[in-house]
Amino acid sequence: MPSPAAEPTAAVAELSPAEARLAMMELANMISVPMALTAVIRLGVPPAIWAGGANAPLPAAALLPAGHPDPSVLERLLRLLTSHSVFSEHAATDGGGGTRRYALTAVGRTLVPATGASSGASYADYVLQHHQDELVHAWPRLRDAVLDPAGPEAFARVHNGVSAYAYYGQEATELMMGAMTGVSKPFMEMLLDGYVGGFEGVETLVDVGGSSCLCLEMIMRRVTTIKEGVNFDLPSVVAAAPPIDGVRDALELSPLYFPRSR
Ligand SMILES: C[S@@+](CC[C@H](N)C(=O)[O-])C[C@H]1O[C@@H](n2cnc3c(N)ncnc32)[C@H](O)[C@@H]1O
Repeated sequence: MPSPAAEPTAAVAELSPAEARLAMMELANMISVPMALTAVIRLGVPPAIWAGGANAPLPAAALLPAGHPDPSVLERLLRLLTSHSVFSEHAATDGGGGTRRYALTAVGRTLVPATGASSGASYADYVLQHHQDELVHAWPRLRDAVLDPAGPEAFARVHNGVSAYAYYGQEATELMMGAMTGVSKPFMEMLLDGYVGGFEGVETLVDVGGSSCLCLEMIMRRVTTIKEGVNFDLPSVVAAAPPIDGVRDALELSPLYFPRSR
């Protein structure tokens, strides 16, 4: 009799062999989605469609430089991402010869800066951060990291021993900060709406891995009883953090210390 420990910890979907093969094909091809996403961001597609809020469906040809010889490759990326709800596809109704046009969905709109009450940076930098060439080159070395767990992390194996965070902190700081701002700003807005009382009685707040210190700034602006904040991050990241309203230049005292100026 099987012991209770042999039970799976979560429900396992019952699939037919054909469904299982299809599921595995989808897993094997998954890389095409973030790579297509990265390509359309690098091509400037989301802001070109958004056009300040117009979001009018555009054909692939209109999203490429004038005179581009063949929009069919971009069209394939747009169709792939349409199947993942990033774009909506629209059939031409104005004699466009069957040309498909593409607009941003709610998911796609996260790739352009948000406006209105909940303003924020876009998620475009987050996508680019995760799929920058230097990081992509490291993924094939995962197997080596598994077989040699005491050795360097996968990233360091292809970058002369430099760790991923050391690289981000020194070579890709701006991208990393943009990526984190895009994610953290709306998240912190929601967190502060529900948790602001949780900071009651706090006088000094340490932001471990604070990056640009955006979260710390948002908390200190909302919770005015906090007297000082500390950005505990890598020295190169702290040095590159932008000046924060109402906060004295941290580097005057110590690279890691940010006193409130009032
Ligand atoms: C995921 S990011 C955090 C982003 C930030 N909290 C925000 O919401 O914008 C992780 C941060 O940890 C920092 N970090 C990595 N290793 C560190 C270390 N050894 N000591 C201090 N900070 C480190 C990185 O430089 C990076 O800024």
